[in-house]
This record gives sequence, C-alpha cells and structure tokens, in this order.
Amino acid sequence: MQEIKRWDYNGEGIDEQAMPAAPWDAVTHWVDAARTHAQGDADRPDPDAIEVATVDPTGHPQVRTVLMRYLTPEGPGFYTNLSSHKGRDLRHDPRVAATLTWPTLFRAVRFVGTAHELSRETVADYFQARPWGSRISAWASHQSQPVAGRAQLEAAVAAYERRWPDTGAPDDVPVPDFWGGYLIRCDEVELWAGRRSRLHDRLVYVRTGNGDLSDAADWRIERRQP
Ligand SMILES: Cc1cc2nc3c(=O)[nH]c(=O)nc-3n(C[C@H](O)[C@H](O)[C@H](O)COP(=O)(O)O)c2cc1C
Repeated sequence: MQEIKRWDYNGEGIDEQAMPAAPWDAVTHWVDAARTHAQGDADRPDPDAIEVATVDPTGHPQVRTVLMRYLTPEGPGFYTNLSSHKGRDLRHDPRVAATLTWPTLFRAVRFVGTAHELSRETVADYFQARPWGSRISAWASHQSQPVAGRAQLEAAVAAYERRWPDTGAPDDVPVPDFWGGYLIRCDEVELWAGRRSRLHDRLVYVRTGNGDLSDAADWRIERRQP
C-alpha cells in the first residue's frame, strides 16, 4: 500500500471556560491571529480565503473559494458578480455555508446561515478601493459564463481600459450594477481546533435570538464530538 504521510494536529485547543459568550470576539480573535501568522509568508494561504457553499437550482451543492472582504458583527461577507453561478444560486436559495481554514494553526471556523445582499453603498465603497485593473476586470468578466478563449476576455479588458482610463481617481471606473456582495447572517458559528490523535475540539455557537454576532444573549455554546 502507498505510504500515507500523516500529521498529528497539536494545536492549542479550545477551553470553553475561556471562550467569549458571543461569537464575534471568538471569531475576530482567530481571524486576527491567522492574519498575523500569515504576514510576510508567501507560502501560507491567504488567511481571508473562505470556501462558500450554495445550493444550485437543481438542488445540487456547489462550492468555491472567495475572499472574506467583509467582517462586522452582522456577519462575514464577500464580494462577487451577482450574475455568477453563486449569485444565481443565492437568489434561488439564500441558504449558505462557509469555512475559513488555517491548517498551520490547526484551526477552522464554519459559518451556517443565509445570504443577504450588501447595500449598494457598502459595495461602492469597497469597489472604489480596489486597484483599477481589478475594477476593469469586473466589467470584462461575465463570471461563470463560457468564453471562446482568453483572447476574447483580453479584448474585452482592452475595450474597457480605453473607455475608462486610469486617472488615479477611485471613481474612474463606475460600479457595475451586476457586481455586489453578500453578508452571511449566521445561525451557527463553529470553531474547530485540531488536537492530538484526531480528538479535536469543536465549539459551536448556536443562535437563540435575533441579535448579531456580538449579542451574547442571543447565542448558546454547544460542544460537539470531533
Ligand atoms: C483564493 C481565491 C480567492 C477568490 N476570491 C474571489 C472573490 O473574492 N470573489 C469572487 O467572485 N471570486 C473569487 N474567486 C474565484 C471563485 O473561486 C470562483 O471561481 C468564481 O467566483 C466563480 O464561481 P461561481 O461560478 O460558482 O459563481 C477566488 C478564487 C480563489 C482561489
């Protein structure tokens, strides 16, 4: 049999006595730690890369990686093309799940909830902070649609570059109507910590009320078996 390389996970684990009563502090503490850990190390995956799972109109699960460019007590979120397959999925069924995984810290966070479109104001603020080239690409890409070849995409980019040259101003490229973002309003937030011999720690914040991630009264904590 082929030899399998096995890694034992020996992270810090989770002490529920020390865990904040609301998920917001727990999540931001881990996100900050992952960002610090990744700093200046090109070999570490982007700490904000998040896998987002949706259900397509046929009921089939779909998953892809995006960047968590939004994180407030309302929930985590991301920006994308609203006409993409994920946009189509979420219009049809807003239920969503997402995971942030930081293998070198033996940690992962899992969010389960429903997706809500971010306001046009929030989207515009983020879009205008993106580099000019990324804003041009957002116009040129009909995300998730087939394309005859890369040349077709590059021709579309060149046409938009001529239309909206880089002036250095944040609004030199308008915000496309079809571009936006989603906030995940969470019903569950799980913190997973890898421990020795696969006897990991899993602590799940389960929503009990209508508040946001920082409202301790609206969450209970449950430990689940690994
Ligand atoms: C590290 C990484 C980051 C990505 N970030 C984004 C993102 O923030 N937004 C986005 O729409 N796609 C992003 N993508 C591309 C998506 O994975 C995916 O290809 C695209 O959104 C189309 O997905 P869909 O056809 O399921 O809608 C990223 C891919 C990777 C690997």
